[in-house]
Amino acid sequence: MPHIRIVLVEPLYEGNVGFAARVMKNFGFTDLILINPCTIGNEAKIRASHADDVLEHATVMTLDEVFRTSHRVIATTGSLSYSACHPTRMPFYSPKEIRDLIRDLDGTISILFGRENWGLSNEEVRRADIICTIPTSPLYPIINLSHAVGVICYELANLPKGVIPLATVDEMNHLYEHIDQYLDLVDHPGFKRESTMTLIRRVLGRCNLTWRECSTIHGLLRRSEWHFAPPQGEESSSHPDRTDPDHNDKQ
Ligand SMILES: C[S@@+](CC[C@H](N)C(=O)[O-])C[C@H]1O[C@@H](n2cnc3c(N)ncnc32)[C@H](O)[C@@H]1O
Repeated sequence: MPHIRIVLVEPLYEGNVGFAARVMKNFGFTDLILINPCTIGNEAKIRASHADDVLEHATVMTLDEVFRTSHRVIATTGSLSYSACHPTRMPFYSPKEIRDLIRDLDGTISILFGRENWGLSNEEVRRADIICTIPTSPLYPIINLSHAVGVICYELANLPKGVIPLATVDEMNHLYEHIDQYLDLVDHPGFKRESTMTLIRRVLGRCNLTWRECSTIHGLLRRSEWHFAPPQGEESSSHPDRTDPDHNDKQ
């Protein structure tokens, strides 16, 4: 079973934090992360009721720490974009679809929930691998923070034991850096770079790459790099990787 972390980004009201802790425990989740939270006092404790242990063990972290220590990060939002030209908030998946995407994974999955007044910023959503939205009525699509936590926890409860070892965050970040460098090499226009990298993150983020798959993509990129700029002193056609594309991946 993937390890699920519920991450509340700058929650404003301690009551919501208490209710979130309670509904987490209702569905068997205990790992609550708080980023720059409001003061957590008596009201949160009262709302958490018998989940005061979840509240007490909540960890305060920075968003960077959350990204560094997760295998995948899912951003939840009720504010979507429906245009493929704006990949920040699409494609998006329902909680049920998210369950199918992560059910076999072995790793830490952090699920981000935004502030009560303005949710998650575009930058926060852009950094996430996958976007999740809870289907709601267009008459009033935005759900209360702790209710949104409840819906997601209900859907992700009792996942089977995960068996697919995900690439680590460092491995994925290294791959994104490599792709970015490759785009430099092929003169990819700078003004398109941010949205292209977001698209790539969206595609690879939902592919659940293993470290082996990550390393194969590195190998392919290296092969293309040699095509554009053979390392100095190397005959490009004599480089081992040109005749054996799996050269770098052999165990
Ligand atoms: C009260 S909402 C934030 C409202 C904010 N005005 C906005 O438009 O994003 C607090 C958080 O609950 C979650 N949330 C609310 N409605 C949601 C929905 N329909 N699907 C997924 N998450 C939702 C998101 O994490 C959101 O950042």
